Amino acid sequence: MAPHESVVDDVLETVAAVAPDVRGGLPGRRLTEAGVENPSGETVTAADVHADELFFEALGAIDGVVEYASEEREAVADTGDGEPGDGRVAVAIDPLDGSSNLASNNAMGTIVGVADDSLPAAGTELVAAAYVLYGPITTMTVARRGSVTTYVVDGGEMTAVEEDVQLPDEPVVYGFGGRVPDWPDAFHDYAREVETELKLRYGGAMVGDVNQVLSYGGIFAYPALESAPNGKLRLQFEGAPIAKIIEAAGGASSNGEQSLLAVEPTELHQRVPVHVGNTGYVDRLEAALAD
Ligand SMILES: O=P(O)(O)OC[C@H]1O[C@](O)(COP(=O)(O)O)[C@@H](O)[C@@H]1O
Ligand SMILES: [Mg+2]
Ligand SMILES: [Mg+2]
Repeated sequence: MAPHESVVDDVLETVAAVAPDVRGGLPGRRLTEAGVENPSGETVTAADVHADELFFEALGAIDGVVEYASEEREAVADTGDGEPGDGRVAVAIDPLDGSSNLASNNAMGTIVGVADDSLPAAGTELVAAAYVLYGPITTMTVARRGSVTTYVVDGGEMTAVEEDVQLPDEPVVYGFGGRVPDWPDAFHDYAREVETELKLRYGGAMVGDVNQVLSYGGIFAYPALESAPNGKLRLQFEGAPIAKIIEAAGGASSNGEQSLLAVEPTELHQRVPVHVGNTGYVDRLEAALAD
């Protein structure tokens, strides 16, 4: 067994154990913390801060977790002795993904990447990735050792309900972020084709939208925009861990040119265009953008 496996077990079990407290902390934290912005320049809700504090305290206390970075924190926090590697890991987390959905009571999630290299780390350095979906049921989808397992999280305990999860061969849904007038022409034309083939499912939280793609097959994208050439989503906290999961489930990911796992990390909060889903749709996306 690779030296990091028992630490990965501890990280995943801890994320599951904290999930009920994140969910329990949502009611009443629907206010936006006045004047608080995250390193990406986005307004932070009290729920974002609460989730980040819960995960930092719980994950930072794990023996073997030596770095913690989150979407809500400027810099990587050292949480143990030594560098990642040789059984020690770094955790990159989006504590509450889709937090703008709190006001409208729609699905949200938590996204976690576990690397055995210092952060920011390339997606190829991820030894595990997971997302928690706070939906009607709290579920946790985990990629490790090349396969994907979905768990129900009840009372903080993980119960496996589906193993070796694979994207369905017949895609059904698509969801594209950003505003249509802000899409570059090549993406706009691609989207016009896709919308004649698949059903629109866009809920405003990446975890919920990606889980629809994993469940039904299709494609999710938050593409490069005219106003934001690197898109909106962050490589460390959203793009790479989600790509790890979708690729382990037999799908593909792309920043428009290459797998998100191959994108060179340049800084902790770097944004990246994100496209994930069935390989055929990702291949067509890359061909459309290459023209
Ligand atoms: O509101 P938009 O522009 O559709 O963006 C939705 C995207 O923004 C996000 O909410 C950003 O994530 P955070 O809420 O963690 O900042 C994604 O979950 C989602 O895919
Ligand atoms: Mg997010
Ligand atoms: Mg977030």
